[in-house]
Amino acid sequence: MIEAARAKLNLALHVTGRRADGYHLLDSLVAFAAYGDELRLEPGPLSLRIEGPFAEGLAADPDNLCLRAARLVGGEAAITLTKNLPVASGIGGGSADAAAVLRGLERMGHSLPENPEKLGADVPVCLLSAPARMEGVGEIVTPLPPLPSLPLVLVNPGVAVSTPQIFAAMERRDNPVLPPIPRFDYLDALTGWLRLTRNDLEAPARAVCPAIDEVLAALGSTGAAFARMSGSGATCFGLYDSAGKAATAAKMLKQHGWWAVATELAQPPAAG
Ligand SMILES: C[C@@](CO)(OP(=O)(O)O)[C@H](O)COP(=O)(O)OP(=O)(O)OC[C@H]1O[C@@H](n2ccc(N)nc2=O)[C@H](O)[C@@H]1O
Ligand SMILES: Nc1ncnc2c1ncn2[C@@H]1O[C@H](COP(=O)(O)OP(=O)(O)O)[C@@H](O)[C@H]1O
Repeated sequence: MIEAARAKLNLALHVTGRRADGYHLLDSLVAFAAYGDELRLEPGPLSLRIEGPFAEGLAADPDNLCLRAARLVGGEAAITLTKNLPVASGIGGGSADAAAVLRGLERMGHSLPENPEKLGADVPVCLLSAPARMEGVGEIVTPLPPLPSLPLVLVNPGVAVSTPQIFAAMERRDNPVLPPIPRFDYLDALTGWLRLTRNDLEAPARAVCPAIDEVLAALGSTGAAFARMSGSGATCFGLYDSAGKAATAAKMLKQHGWWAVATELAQPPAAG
């Protein structure tokens, strides 16, 4: 059986506080790209094989989130991960993989875990893999209405960014929550709202990884209607008013030697 592990996008990410254990309180509008990793689960003892363009950046060792996810629910399966997403890049690849394994094992008769956030703060929202508001440290996930299927480019400058390092480099941890989230029926409605919001991890990530400045400037020059960094970086996204513009933009961005893909915001599966 095949499960898609779609790339997670923090369209907006406000850091609103910090818990006593050091984890940060978040308020984030999360959406998913139609592009991502792919998980194949076949009957058999628990094992993991990794292939695909970013396979070499990742070991199939017991710490891999795919295996940790399976062990958490006592699941047995021969797992093949096709790693299409850059590792440690702010689009939740590892969390999306773990969530896809959990969904696959659920289809094989296992229950979902009670605390999926134990695997990673992004795993609960990646289990849903649909637009949501994410709060708490990631464990509070409120589904939102579908977003329009907007053309989108993901671009990463090839520098892995450490999530704890970016949280530690923040200057303010008591930022306001998100403004009320309306229903977004078209691009201008979404970009208008996004301009009222921020990614509070963008400034510290830009300080640690100056290539993010170049990526955001380049996205602007390709005619993106809106561009921002996702998560703790370094992947940035651009939203476009046509699929043709997004495809041309991805081609131009690749000329910098960066990873870039043209895709769109993922749509829910057709009913029935
Ligand atoms: C920042 C976000 C936003 O969606 O995305 P990414 O940049 O990872 O994609 C996530 O909260 C990351 O989620 P995830 O990558 O699963 O994080 P975890 O493995 O749980 O935590 C890695 C480290 O990040 C810090 N961390 C994470 C989540 C959180 N709410 N507060 C934190 O301070 C902690 O230092 C923790 O040790
Ligand atoms: N299946 C996996 N895919 C990606 N990263 C994984 C996986 N399993 C474990 N990891 C580890 O998790 C860390 C975060 O990876 P990732 O989820 O890609 O980051 P981000 O959430 O910032 O996009 C990396 O340091 C990586 O070594």
